[in-house]
Amino acid sequence: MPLILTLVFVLREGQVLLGLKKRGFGQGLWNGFGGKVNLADGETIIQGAVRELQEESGLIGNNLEKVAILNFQFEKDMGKYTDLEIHVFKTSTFEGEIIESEEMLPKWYNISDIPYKEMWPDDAIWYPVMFAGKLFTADIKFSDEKTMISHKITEVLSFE
Ligand SMILES: Nc1[nH]c(=O)nc2c1ncn2[C@H]1C[C@H](O)[C@@H](COP(=O)(O)OP(=O)(O)OP(=O)(O)O)O1
Repeated sequence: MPLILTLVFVLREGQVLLGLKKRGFGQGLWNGFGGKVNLADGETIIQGAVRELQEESGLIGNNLEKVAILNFQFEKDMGKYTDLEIHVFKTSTFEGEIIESEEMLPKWYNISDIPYKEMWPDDAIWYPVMFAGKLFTADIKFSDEKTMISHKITEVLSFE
C-alpha cells in the first residue's frame, strides 16, 4: 500500500505560492503545500489537502481542483516514504493571510522563474504539464532521494 500524500498549488496572476520545507521529508527544497492524509480518522484526500494547506501556509483554499496523481517508487528503502501516491491540486481562490509555519517558509514565485534547482528533480518534468492546464498521472522512479531514474506522464481526461 502506498503512502497517500497531498500537494496543493495556490495560483494568482502568473505566480505560484511555494514553500521552503524546513524539516522532515524534502527538507531544504521548495515545494507546494501538503502532507499525509489522516485516513485512519476518516479524513478524505481533499480534506487532507485543505488542512495541510492551512497548517503550512495560513491560507484557506476554496474549490481545489485535482490536476494529477503522482506515483513514486524508491529503490532505496525510504521507510514509509518508499512507495508514494501524491494527489496534486490547484486553486486560484483562497482566503486568509500567508504565515510562515514551523514546517514551511512561503514565497510567491513567477511561473517563469521557478527554482527547479532547489526542488525535487521530478518537478521540472511535471510542473510545466500542470501549468499548461493538463490533467495527468505520472509514474516516477528514484534510486535514492537525489536520483530520478525514470518518469512517465500520461494525460487523462478526468479523475472520476
Ligand atoms: N518527489 C516529490 N516531488 C514533489 O514535488 N513533492 C513531493 C515529492 N515527494 C514528496 N513530495 C511532497 C508531498 C507532500 O506534500 C510532502 C511530504 O509530506 P510530509 O510527509 O512532510 O507531510 P506531513 O506534513 O504530514 O509531515 P509530518 O507533519 O512531518 O508528519 O512532500
